[in-house]
Amino acid sequence: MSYRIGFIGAGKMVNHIVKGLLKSPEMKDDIIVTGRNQQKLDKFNEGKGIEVSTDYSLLSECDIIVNGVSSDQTLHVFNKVRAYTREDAIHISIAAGVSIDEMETILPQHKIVRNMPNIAVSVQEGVMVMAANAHISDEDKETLDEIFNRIAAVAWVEEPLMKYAPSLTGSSPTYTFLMIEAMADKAVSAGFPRQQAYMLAAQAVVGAGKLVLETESHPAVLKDQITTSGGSTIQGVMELENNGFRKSVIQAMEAINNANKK
Ligand SMILES: NC(=O)C1=CN([C@@H]2O[C@H](COP(=O)(O)OP(=O)(O)OC[C@H]3O[C@@H](n4cnc5c(N)ncnc54)[C@H](OP(=O)(O)O)[C@@H]3O)[C@@H](O)[C@H]2O)C=CC1
Ligand SMILES: O=C(O)[C@@H]1CCC=N1
Repeated sequence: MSYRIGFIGAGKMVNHIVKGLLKSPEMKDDIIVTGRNQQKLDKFNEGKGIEVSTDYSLLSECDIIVNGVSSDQTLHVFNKVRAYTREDAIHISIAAGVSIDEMETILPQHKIVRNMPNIAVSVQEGVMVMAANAHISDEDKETLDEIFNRIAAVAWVEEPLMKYAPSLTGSSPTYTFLMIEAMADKAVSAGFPRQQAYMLAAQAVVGAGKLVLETESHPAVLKDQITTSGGSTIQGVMELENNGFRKSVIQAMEAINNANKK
């Protein structure tokens, strides 16, 4: 079964979600992206060939409506588009820090989902944490799983956990990008060509993640597979511990959690 999906906002995160969904070619006719600026919509649509429009009334044709506008504008935009959305449409908001309670003040009888994705959805390797309001049925969840499993590993949680989701999902690729960049810089200083260094560092990260997922081993067990007794790796691990590597990641997540009020 196909569902018409309408996006509000043609920003960076919506771009990643739409790119990921378009890897399933049959979805092309099911997607419409609405926004306030036709020029930006046209730019967004380069290489995609989907329907884009500044006419929010087209959202009335949509079964699923994804809000992708800036968090501080989300409630304002909900107010603006409310008149154009169907009573039975599923509203999904990816806005960090905007609670279901707040959205329900504008859409009290509607189906509402909070979703915290990350940008890896564009390469179909994303993660999405979702929380639903009371109007969302098990069948609705199955529908959303079916759509979003194309681009992400999906986990449903209770709403109070959504405040802590960005540090684990939406924001988290940044930690890895910083690490990949640092690894590549060090390799370049040793003489590796720049692109080769990025490729090797990135694949090392992909492989490590895949090992955790596929073996379901504790990360420490996998670490122990690499740290040969008296070898060089454990010297690096000691240095990471001396420099508070894990503490630093935990504190970064704490800072992100604190910045997201809800
Ligand atoms: N970037 C990421 O990795 C992630 C982002 N998010 C969430 O996604 C949302 C967007 O973030 P991001 O894509 O990074 O930001 P962008 O700045 O790239 O996109 C914001 C979008 O919101 C639109 N917008 C802002 N105000 C209004 C308004 N009043 N009416 C209509 N459209 C409006 C902008 O339109 P215009 O261009 O015309 O100004 C733009 O398309 C945020 O709520 C964020 O929390 C969630 C997970 C990850
Ligand atoms: O930086 C932000 O607030 C958004 C939410 C998660 C990723 N980007």
